[in-house]
Amino acid sequence: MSRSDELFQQALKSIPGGVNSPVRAFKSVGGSPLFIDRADGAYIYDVDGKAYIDYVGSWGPMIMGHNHPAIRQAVIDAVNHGLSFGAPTAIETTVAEQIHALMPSMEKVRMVNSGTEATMSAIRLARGYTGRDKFIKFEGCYHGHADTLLVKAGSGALTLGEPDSPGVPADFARHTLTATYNDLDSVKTLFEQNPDQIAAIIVEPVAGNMNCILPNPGFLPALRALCDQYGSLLIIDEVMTGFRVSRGGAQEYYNVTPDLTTLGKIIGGGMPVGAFGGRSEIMDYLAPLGPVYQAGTLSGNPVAMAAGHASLNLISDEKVHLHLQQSSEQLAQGLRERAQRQNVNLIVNQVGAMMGYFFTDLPQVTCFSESCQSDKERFNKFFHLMLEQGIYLAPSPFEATFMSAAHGQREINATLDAADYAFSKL
Ligand SMILES: Cc1ncc(COP(=O)(O)O)c(C=O)c1O
Ligand SMILES: NCC(=O)CCC(=O)O
Repeated sequence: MSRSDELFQQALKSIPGGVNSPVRAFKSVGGSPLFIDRADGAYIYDVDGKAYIDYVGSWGPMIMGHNHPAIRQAVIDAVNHGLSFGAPTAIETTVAEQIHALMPSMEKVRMVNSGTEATMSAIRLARGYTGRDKFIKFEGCYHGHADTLLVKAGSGALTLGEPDSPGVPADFARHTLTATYNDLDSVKTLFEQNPDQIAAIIVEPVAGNMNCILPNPGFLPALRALCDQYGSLLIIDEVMTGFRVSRGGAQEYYNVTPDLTTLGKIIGGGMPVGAFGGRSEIMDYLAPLGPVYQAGTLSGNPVAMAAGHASLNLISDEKVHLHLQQSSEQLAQGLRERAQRQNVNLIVNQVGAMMGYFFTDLPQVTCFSESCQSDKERFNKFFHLMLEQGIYLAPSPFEATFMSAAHGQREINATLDAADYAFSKL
């Protein structure tokens, strides 16, 4: 029995499922999860001392690679000043300004502690501001685990076969309307059926929780136009895509301006941080200025802000994104070529430092139902063949794959060599 197995058996006795977030549990790929001892750059090291090239990156935040010296030092410096004050600090404004500079649509920003809090609060604000209750989300998109958003959700909910969770009263869920990703008609129909009732559309601008699905050209601008036509707000959920798809997020890459944006992951540099922001006029509807209540004991925590500030400083450098883009393209193309050589039907979707691979005979994957048609048995076999060779991929066919700035030629070559072998064994 490995040390990871031992620790997992022990954890199962005191933690539900042995994990503090379901996606970590290896439930869909089988086997038991690796317990991690430490991580550095492109590598994570398990408690049995084995090194892995990591494409999970703590589910997104570690875009600069693990344990980056500048982020680590910023945290240490902040800790030396005290852990939390529950009163304003200068760095909260600094980070808000930094976010605004990178994403100009975020005129004002409120800090929270997770992506879930960010989307939950953005929905409440959109409802309060418009005076409407309903909103539209897309099937297979995941926006965290707030009640009204756990409807036809992606990520772990989908992996475990529970996209509509028990515990969410039907009365709450009935205000959540679901449309099909990349299908504008499905969105138009909902607007026509619910005139003057829809507060907002919330969308993952690149869907990363039903594997990785890119928006069709014109899809996001058309959502913008529909929101304008019907007096609804457009909320772009950039928790995953923010500063990953490009320096200014997916909204910059696809040239679409939301009313509100939600962030998480990278803006915390590995610490628990989320944020939401947008047009001042809407954001000023929040307490203490406006009537919509939203709060948090640890929101804008100085240690977390220091990590986020350092993370955003690093990712602001255009050269970092150029490198990320090149290495991601190289990995995506390399996977396509090697799969083809081994007669494995594979689709790789990639944009910026985000990608996803599907074992499928379809010509393209553009929505939830197409993602569900991919071969899960093949995925699981591939996952374990890669893991055995020291490549740590997301343990579910419904998760995205993340590149970091610490992944260099050596890591990409090693990954492609491992994939070549894995494809030959499928
Ligand atoms: C697009 C998106 N929105 C929201 C969330 C929720 O963030 P968190 O897990 O930090 O609550 C996630 C991931 O978890 C996500 O990928
Ligand atoms: N794509 C999945 C996530 O980003 C969330 C991770 C988690 O819930 O632990």
